[in-house]
Amino acid sequence: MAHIIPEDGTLLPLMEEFYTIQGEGFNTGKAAYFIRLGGCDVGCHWCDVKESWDAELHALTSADTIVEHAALHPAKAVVVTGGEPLIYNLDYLTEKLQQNGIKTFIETSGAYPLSGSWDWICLSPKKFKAPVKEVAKQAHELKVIVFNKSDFLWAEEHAAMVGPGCKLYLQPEWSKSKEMIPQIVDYVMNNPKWEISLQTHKYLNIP
Ligand SMILES: C[S@@+](CC[C@H](N)C(=O)[O-])C[C@H]1O[C@@H](n2cnc3c(N)ncnc32)[C@H](O)[C@@H]1O
Ligand SMILES: Nc1nc2[nH]cc(C(=O)O)c2c(=O)[nH]1
Ligand code: SF4
Ligand SMILES: [Mg+2]
Repeated sequence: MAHIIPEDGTLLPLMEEFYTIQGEGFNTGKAAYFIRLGGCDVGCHWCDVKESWDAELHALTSADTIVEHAALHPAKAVVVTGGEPLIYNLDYLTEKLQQNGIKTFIETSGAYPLSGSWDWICLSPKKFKAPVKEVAKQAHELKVIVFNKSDFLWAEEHAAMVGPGCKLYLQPEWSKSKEMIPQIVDYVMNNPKWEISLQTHKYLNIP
């Protein structure tokens, strides 16, 4: 039987939850509780969590339970990721997290309209399903994955869509790191509004 997911956001398809160190982007190095929601139809061929794509494989879990689990950990920060978390209405989850004194961070492709109340929005736009303009305007951080040369132009097109204070990152696609890192280094030296983001958790062998 297919999941029937209530629109009020009280039940969400939870793939996994884990306490770790944010490995990427502006908040790299900071402890956070990760909530990974199942379901994504963006279809990045290099996605490093393809097991997340089919929401049906991930049990519907009460948002209250997720908040209880998050509150048990010393770092009062949650990263909501996926899958594509903005497929779901995240208003209820984020309101409860913030009521419990927990900061709310999201990792999103921006392919769906924004819901939820966020302390930090990391937008990682994808060619396979472009982001909605509203998410770009609200983003605190733009993190573009560089798989080939054409991604530098894609990065600049999205840098033009974000707000003035938004941090700009180029992150090598993991399997193409060896080839793309020298080009990213060169690009950032020539275009210093950009910074490099690496998937440091993969080097640290942590989740
Ligand atoms: C798995 S995605 C989930 C959240 C959301 N669907 C998104 O793409 O932003 C989490 C982050 O990992 C990045 N990512 C996924 N696969 C990657 C890979 N092979 N190399 C580098 N970054 C990757 C995404 O761009 C995103 O910033
Ligand atoms: N440590 C760690 N940091 C991360 N930052 C973003 C991640 C994600 O998959 O969304 C991620 C992840 O999977 N692990
Ligand atoms: S949008 Fe995110 S979760 Fe979906 S396929 Fe792309 S990287 Fe994977
Ligand atoms: Mg990851």
